[in-house]
Amino acid sequence: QSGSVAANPEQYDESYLCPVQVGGQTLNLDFDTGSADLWVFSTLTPATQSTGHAKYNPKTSGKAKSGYTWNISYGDNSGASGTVYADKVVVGGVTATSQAVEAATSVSTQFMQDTDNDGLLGLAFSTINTVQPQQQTTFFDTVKGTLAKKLFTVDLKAGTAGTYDFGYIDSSKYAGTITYVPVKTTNGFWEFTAGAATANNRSLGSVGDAIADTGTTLMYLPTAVTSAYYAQISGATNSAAAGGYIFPCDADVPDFHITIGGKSFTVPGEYINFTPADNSGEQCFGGIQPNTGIGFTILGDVFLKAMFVVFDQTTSAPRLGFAAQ
Ligand SMILES: O=C(NNC1=NCCC1)c1ccc(Br)cc1
Repeated sequence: QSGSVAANPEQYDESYLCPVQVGGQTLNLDFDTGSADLWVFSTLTPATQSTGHAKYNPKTSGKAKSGYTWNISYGDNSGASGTVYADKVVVGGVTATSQAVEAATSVSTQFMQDTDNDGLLGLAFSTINTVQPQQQTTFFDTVKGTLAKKLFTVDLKAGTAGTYDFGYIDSSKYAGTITYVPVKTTNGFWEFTAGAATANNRSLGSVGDAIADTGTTLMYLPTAVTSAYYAQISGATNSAAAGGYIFPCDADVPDFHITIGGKSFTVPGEYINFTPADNSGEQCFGGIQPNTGIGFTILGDVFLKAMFVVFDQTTSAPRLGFAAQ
């Protein structure tokens, strides 16, 4: 089988939500290549936390996995926890007849407040799934044996709907050729080595060990690369109060170039002029921020919305394919 689902941007492209049928009920889920749990708001989530969200009712067709629990926390310190059911999950026509559906019995305030978000669908490696006592497979791992090709592609867009495709590569979605790089799976992420970064034809340094993470909004780069980038924007400062680099919203924000697999890819400066940092709209928050304390470079949505990316498990050595959109 193969299929395609729309990825609809939230305000400021903060995250992208995709309609998914869970036990015959449609929920809008945040597809996340940085985690490996499929969890949903449910009839088991306290009403004080789930107002405004679509909820999965396991009573309809779910089979309880007795004694199974899950508990996840994300890089932005959001999190959720709950119990586990097996149910039918359909994404863009691709059907998992019995998928582990993790029903939330508690969610953090970030999830409670984002009422467009009804849960997450993890697309990292199943080795980091949090279900106990028996780890469960991601939707992709559950269906991958039934896909025409064991891969999915990500085509996020700035300010408009993109797509996640499963089982095939649509060559109309990218320009030029796809450059493939090997993936290191030991941390459970789609992790690879990126190369030199430049802006205004000036070297910013090397990016190094990076993960492709659709669940993270911004780009978190090595501190040296980040400070060298913002040194080229007059008025840019690293503001503790704002929580990162900000600059005048009318500044000239340079394009960011990064080499992957020997090819150079460009993130337009306008994607890096991310959001107003205050109500006056005078200062804007940067789409590139330092990866202090993370240990990896995270190439999140700001980067991914300039790219077409193939998450490829067609061979025993997973790989990532990058192309310009
Ligand atoms: O949590 C991570 N990605 N997904 C999501 N973020 C927020 C909601 C979902 C994440 C993954 C790897 C690293 Br390293 C840092 C952060």
